[in-house]
Amino acid sequence: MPEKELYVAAREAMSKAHAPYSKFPVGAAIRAEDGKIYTGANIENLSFPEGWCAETTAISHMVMAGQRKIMEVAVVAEKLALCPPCGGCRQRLAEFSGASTRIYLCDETGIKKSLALSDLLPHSFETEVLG
Ligand SMILES: O=c1ccn([C@H]2C[C@H](O)[C@@H](CO)O2)c(=O)[nH]1
Ligand SMILES: [Zn+2]
Repeated sequence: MPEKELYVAAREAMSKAHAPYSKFPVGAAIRAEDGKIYTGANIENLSFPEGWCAETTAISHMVMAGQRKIMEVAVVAEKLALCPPCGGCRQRLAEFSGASTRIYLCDETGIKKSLALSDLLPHSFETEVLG
């Protein structure tokens, strides 16, 4: 099952988290339009606001590989039942998502919830506003 592969990739990414301050490792795995998987973990900093989320790392990897469209993304945290993306990451995901993009919230056993970005970020800021 392809979603299972995405979940496994998110778990593997979580093991690379740098989260010594929150002790809250998170992993994310994006399947882009090319069918490939791009992963990320949260990377914290002693200057706390300078850290960033797992989803953001994964988006960076996808974009630097030349990809611009998220087909599906899995997010998993070590210490939480489910880890819905924070507000900032929802907006970053929106930049590269479409109506069919799926967001999977996972726990230690697998994918528990499948959402559309519009479920997480309704009434979002639309790019056509900028013309
Ligand atoms: O969806 C989320 C929510 C939180 N975090 C990170 C940020 C911080 O390093 C730690 C605790 O908030 O979890 C993520 O990576 N993704
Ligand atoms: Zn975030």
